Amino acid sequence: EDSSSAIVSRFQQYLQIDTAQPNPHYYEVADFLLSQAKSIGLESQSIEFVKGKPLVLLKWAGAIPSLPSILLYSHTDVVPVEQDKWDYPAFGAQLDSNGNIYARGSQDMKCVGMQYLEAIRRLKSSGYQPLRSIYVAFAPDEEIGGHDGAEKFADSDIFNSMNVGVVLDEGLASPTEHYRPFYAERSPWWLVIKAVGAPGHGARLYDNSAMENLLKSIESVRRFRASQFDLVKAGLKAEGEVISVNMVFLKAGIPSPTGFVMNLQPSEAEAGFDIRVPPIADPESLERRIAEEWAPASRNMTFQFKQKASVYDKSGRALLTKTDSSNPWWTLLEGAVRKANGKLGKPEIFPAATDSRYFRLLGLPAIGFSPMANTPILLHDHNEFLNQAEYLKGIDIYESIIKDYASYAEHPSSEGAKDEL
Ligand SMILES: CSCC[C@H](NC=O)C(=O)O
Ligand SMILES: [Zn+2]
Ligand SMILES: [Zn+2]
Repeated sequence: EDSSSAIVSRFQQYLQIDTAQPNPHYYEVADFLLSQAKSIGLESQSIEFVKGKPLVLLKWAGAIPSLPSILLYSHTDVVPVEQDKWDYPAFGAQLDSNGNIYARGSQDMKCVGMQYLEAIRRLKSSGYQPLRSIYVAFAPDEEIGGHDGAEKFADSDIFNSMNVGVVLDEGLASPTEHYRPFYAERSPWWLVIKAVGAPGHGARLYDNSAMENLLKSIESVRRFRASQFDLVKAGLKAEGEVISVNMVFLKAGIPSPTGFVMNLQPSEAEAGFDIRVPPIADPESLERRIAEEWAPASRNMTFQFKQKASVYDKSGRALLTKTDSSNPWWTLLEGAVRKANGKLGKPEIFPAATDSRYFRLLGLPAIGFSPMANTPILLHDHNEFLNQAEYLKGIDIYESIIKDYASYAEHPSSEGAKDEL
C-alpha cells in the first residue's frame, strides 16, 4: 500500500516539469508519464501527430474487447506565469503548512491526469479486472486551441481503432462542497474590430474620427456585456449560459519618443474582444449584432475573427452531452461519486473552452469533471494551488468512477448512443 506522501510526491514531480506555453517541455513529460505507466503496468505509446508534441496514450485492456472503451483525457500543457506575482516558484510544487500544493497546473489540469493514474494504480494492485478497456491520454496544446493535440488525435486512425464510448475531461474547482460537472462548453470567438476615420488636429471637434467610431462600438459592446452579466447577477442564468464579452486589447495612437503624440487624432484604432458563445445561443443573431452594431461599415469599421470554434454538429445542433437517464455514463458518474462520499452539483456549461469539443464533434458523450471541492478557482491565476487532502480525495472519486465505468457491461443500444450523445 502506497503512503500518502509517496502519492503526493508523484504529483509534485509532474508539477515540477515546466510545460508552460509557448515552450512546454513535452519530451520531459512524456518520459515521466511513460515511466509511471511502466511502474503501474500499463501498455503505453507516445504519438507525435506533430513533431515535438507527443501525446502519451496508455491502455489497460478490458476483458471484453468488443465493448466500447473509456477515455480518461487530460492535457499536459499549462498557461504561462508571471513569476514575480507568485509567492512560490510556479514549478516548485511547494507544500505549505496547510497542505496546499502551489504550482501552475495544480488545478488545470495535472491534478486530474495524475489522479487517473493513481486510481488505476490502486485498482490494478487490488486485483480488479476491467470489462471495458481503459485508455488514458495525455495531450499537448490544449491551452492554444488543441489543433496539434486533441483535434488531430480525434481525427486519427488510432482514435478510431480505440472504439471510445465515453470521454472524461477537465472541469473547474468548486468553492463549495459540490463538485461541478460540465456537459457542454462555450465557443471562443476572438474578435478584432478596426475603425478608420479622418485624422486631424487634437484641438478640433469633428465627427467620424477613428477614435469616435471605435468608442461608439465599445459603448455598444459594453451595454450588451452588462445585459448579459445582469442575467447572471440576478441568478436567472448560469455563467456558461450567457454570452460573455471582455475587451482584451486597445490599439491606437501615433507613437512618439515620449509616449504618444498628444495633439493628433489618429486615423486608425483597433480593439480586441474575447467573446464566449454558449451552444444554446443563436450564433446568427450575434453575427448580425457584430456586423450591424459593433463594426458597421457605415461607421468605417471592419472586423475579423482570430478564433471561432464550432460547438455545433454538422447539422447545426448544439453539442450537448445528455445529463439524464438516457445517458448511462451520466447516471454511472452520479452513482460513483455518491458512493465515494462526494457531492455532485448541477451540470453546467463550461464557461471557457476545453478539448472536449473535439470528442463531442464525433458524437461522443464527454463529461468535464475535475474533483476539487472547497477550493478557490485559480486556474490561469497567480498562486494556483490544490490542497493535498482534496487531491487524495479526488483519487478515491476516480477509483469509484473508473470501476463503475469499466464494469458497465451493457452494449450501446440499437439506436446508437453515439448519435444521441
Ligand atoms: C481557442 S481555444 C482556447 C482554449 C482555452 N482553454 C482553457 O483556458 C480557452 O481560452 O478557453
Ligand atoms: Zn485546462
Ligand atoms: Zn487552462
